[in-house]
Amino acid sequence: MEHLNHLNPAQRAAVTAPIGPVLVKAGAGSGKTRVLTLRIAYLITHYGVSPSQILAVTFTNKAAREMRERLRGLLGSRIRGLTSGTFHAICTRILRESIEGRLKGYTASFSIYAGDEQLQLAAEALAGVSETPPRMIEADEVLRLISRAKSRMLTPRLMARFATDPLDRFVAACYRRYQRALEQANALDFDDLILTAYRLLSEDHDLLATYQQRWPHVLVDEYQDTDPSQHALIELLTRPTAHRPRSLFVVGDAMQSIYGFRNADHNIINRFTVDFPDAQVIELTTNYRSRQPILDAAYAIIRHSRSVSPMELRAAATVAAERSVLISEAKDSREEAEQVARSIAELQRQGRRLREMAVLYRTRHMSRPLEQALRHARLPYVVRGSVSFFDRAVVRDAIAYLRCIANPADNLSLTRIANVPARGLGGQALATIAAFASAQSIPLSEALGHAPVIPRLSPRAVEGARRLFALLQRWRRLATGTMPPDHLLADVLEQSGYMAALAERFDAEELAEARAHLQELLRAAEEHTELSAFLQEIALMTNADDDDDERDRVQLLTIHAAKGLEWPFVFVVGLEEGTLPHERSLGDPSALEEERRLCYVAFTRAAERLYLSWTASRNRGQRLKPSRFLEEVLAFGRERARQAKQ
Ligand SMILES: Nc1ncnc2c1ncn2[C@@H]1O[C@H](COP(=O)(O)OP(=O)(O)OP(=O)(O)O)[C@@H](O)[C@H]1O
Ligand SMILES: [Mg+2]
Repeated sequence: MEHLNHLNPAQRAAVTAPIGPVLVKAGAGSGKTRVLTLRIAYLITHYGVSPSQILAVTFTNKAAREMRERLRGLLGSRIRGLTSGTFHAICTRILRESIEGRLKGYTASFSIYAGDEQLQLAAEALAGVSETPPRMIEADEVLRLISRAKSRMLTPRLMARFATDPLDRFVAACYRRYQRALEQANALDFDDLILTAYRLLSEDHDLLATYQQRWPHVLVDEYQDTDPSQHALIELLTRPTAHRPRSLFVVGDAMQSIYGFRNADHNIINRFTVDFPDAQVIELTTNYRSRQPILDAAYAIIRHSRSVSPMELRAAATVAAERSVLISEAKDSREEAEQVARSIAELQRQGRRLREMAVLYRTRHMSRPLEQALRHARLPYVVRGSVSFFDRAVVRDAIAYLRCIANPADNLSLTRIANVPARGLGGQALATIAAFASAQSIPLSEALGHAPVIPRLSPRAVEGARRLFALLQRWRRLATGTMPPDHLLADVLEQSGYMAALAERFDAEELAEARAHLQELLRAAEEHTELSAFLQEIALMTNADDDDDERDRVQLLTIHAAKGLEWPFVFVVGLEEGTLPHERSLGDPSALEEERRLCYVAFTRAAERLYLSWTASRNRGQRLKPSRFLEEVLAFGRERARQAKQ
């Protein structure tokens, strides 16, 4: 394989390692993702593995697409059949193929609940439990604790049994109700996708064997951000047999573990050699992304880490590298943003493209002053991972209609669209129907058909329910027939009266925008032949996946969303105590460690130049101090200068 010539010896050793458990452990920008991609090519060309026998797990769907693009560049059509995607996407696929008949109440067209839907179920569970909470607790915290229990693979029963304090016991009771509501809706939340796939596979030996045969070779990028349930799933899928060794290739950097708040556990990567004693571990130390001063700034921060033993990184590039790290101070966040805009304009004047520049910040709302300054300077930009396409109200309405069709048990989706457009099924009427449904233990959509016999419903509500019921019946027939999803969606938008009612809800400009969004959704639907496949794919889209376009614009994004990416010019704004590190982390050593790693991720995105800035005044009034991370960079610089003199 001629591509191997472009690799350094350690990278080549990784790509060509004998089949078995392999861990590539290396700092940012050292070529981990590149090595993983070439390993796939090597499996195919050298070991003669068929692409369809390879499973590659990435952190975002976008990363999966990029990997396929690279492979297509290397191997052309010889990569046909390769499976790549996020943990969630892969588990969804396994579940679509196997959940029916194995998990009571579930069909292949189950719904995936996320965000608001989960929160609503958690709130209902919280309101519904008979136990009293040991302290004030809100639905979002309940949800967080349920999610944590799930990532540790605890069922409600196990959570209750292992509860060490009254709060855990209380949350376990909420968890039980929450889970029952999901079951009744033929729905799974994000954590369930992993957990349920794991359960089905571990309980059914033949099923497991089927997938082990399908994907004998498994590769995982960004392994430092896996949680225990994902690790367990990988272990299970790659379990060796009498005739086959474990073929598992993972790459990661414990220093870049930044999803602890989503239950990722960076110790998993450190334990790799304990879990797999025959593992080969390969370290890469040359950085091909950044100039040396940028790596020094990153090292200045991680050398103080207590969670991870830091490795110093060496830049492959030996170009003159003055002015690679610039630090500036502003009097407030507005001035800081103006400075950023000025630097960007200057780079543009020097002939650099806008898409070579990214501005990174700790929390989402920090994009506002930046957007204002960029607008003012007439510099085109895009905020990545902001209100994503699929979060727009009209798109969510349309999807809710489709979900009601695919999954008759999906009560939440039906509740969303029951009275959109208005058909007499407002809050009161719907509550009456819901009460009937739960008394009869039938889904809401079935209860609609019984409207004439439900007491206390107005004639208008009865008529509305009857019509909606008939429409849903008709669409379900069309969907199970041969009608493709895009035609079905067009029919839904017309026949439901949704399109007509849009004109009443919006002014001209909003209306044009709403129509454009629905058009876009129709286009997305065109790519599928089956409704439930389409729905599950869009449920798995994550924020980091939006906006794939290559237009020449400055990129604005959170540090979390920047993981794995690189730009020639990176601005990290808001290096203040209370901003980065975030104020919530200040009293908590392990949270502070995660902030430190986050800062490391931010710095190491830059190739040519890193701009760091801070301001004493961000939220009016309260004075801020420069971040300890900035102080550490300065201190390291002074040390180096002193050493150079001696
Ligand atoms: N041997 C090499 N020669 C030249 N360029 C390389 C080499 N290896 C990697 N690169 C380049 O270095 C950059 C960083 O590589 P890559 O993104 O694979 O690193 P990574 O370790 O995955 O980084 P991160 O930790 O940020 O995910 C990329 O632009 C890649 O093309
Ligand atoms: Mg990478």
